[in-house]
Amino acid sequence: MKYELHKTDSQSKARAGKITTDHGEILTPIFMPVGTAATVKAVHQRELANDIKAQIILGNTYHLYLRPGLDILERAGGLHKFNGWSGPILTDSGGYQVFSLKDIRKISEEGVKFQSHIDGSRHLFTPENVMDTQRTIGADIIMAFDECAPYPCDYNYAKKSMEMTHRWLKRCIDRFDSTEGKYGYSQALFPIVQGSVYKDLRIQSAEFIAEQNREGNAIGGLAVGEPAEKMYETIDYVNDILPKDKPRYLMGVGTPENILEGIALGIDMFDCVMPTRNARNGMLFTTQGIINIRNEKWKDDFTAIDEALGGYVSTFYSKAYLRHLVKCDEILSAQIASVHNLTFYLWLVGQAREHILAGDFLTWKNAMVKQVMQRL
Ligand SMILES: CNc1nc2cc3c(=O)[nH]c(N)nc3c(CC[C@H]3O[C@@H](OC)[C@H](OC)[C@@H]3OC)c2[nH]1
Repeated sequence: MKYELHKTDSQSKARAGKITTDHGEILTPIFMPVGTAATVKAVHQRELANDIKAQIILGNTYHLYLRPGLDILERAGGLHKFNGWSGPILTDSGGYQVFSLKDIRKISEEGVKFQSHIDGSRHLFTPENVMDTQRTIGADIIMAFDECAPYPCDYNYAKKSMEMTHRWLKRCIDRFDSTEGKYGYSQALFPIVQGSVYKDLRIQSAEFIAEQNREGNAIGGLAVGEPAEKMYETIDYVNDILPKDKPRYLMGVGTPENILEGIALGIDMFDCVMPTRNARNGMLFTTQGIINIRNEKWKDDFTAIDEALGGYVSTFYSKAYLRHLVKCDEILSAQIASVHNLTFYLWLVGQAREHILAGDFLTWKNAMVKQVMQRL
């Protein structure tokens, strides 16, 4: 995997670049649709490619390990063959999911013991076996096994957790670098900066992560309930330490506003369940602002969902029709709204890239945040 920096904005830390993987290229800044259980919920692969114009999608180690399981994935020839997505894939290590299973997991130096949320069966994730698991899933970019410290947590907890995450990272690197990919293409391991919201810990973690000299770096431990200002402040000084010639991935973020502010602070890669999860309950992001389609006001609005966005679902179906489908809880409503919201998210980061290259990113960003976050 390699990264080319195309342009850095003159008035902010925003950058435009290109990541090249064995499954294709990714123009940054980029948003990565979340595909937890080998599917971006309610979306076909060809819609991802042709309508949403996704460039890279996510899979999740915790979920895929439990179902369909590694045996099936290996016999299929890896996740790309199993779900038919031939572009780049990134998988999370499963750390976050296991830690969010509060009462059915136990953390130790060795790793994390947990019970499956599906059938209660007992499992152990370690830095080593999570690397082997992600080798088997076959994502182009895989994440280190880390602890995403809860928010809030006291300084001592954050320090101990960060130090364990750093020890786990060394174990991940040792294991990953002593094994090969299983399907004939290369994979990259991204380390993850932790340290909660404590500046000295975050700086220590960013320095340790940068030292590992991997092909890309992630910032974790954010979008866990902390105030947005705290998130922005943390990203700002961490990005002064993470190397400029490697892509920076902010995990789990975010709203359109969070993403544009993150881009201005030097983030290149984003993921969030918001566009797909909110779509399923009728919350639409559009070029004109946010629409709660369940609201009575849309029941006789026969204009297209978002004419300005373009694309099939956003121009072919009306607001009134989509509201009807959502009220009836029709399966098609999830499909239309998910494709629409993801198309919007990819459009937004694509526009950001264009304005970084054109040199007017900051002016555009300030106006666009107001426009797309207004409630219609
Ligand atoms: C929402 N806020 C948020 N903060 C996060 C912080 C971390 C973190 O510090 N470490 C790790 N390992 N993962 C994190 C994650 C999960 C992202 C994954 O969560 C899954 O979406 C739910 C998706 O899996 C397909 C995605 O894969 C990269 C976070 N999510």
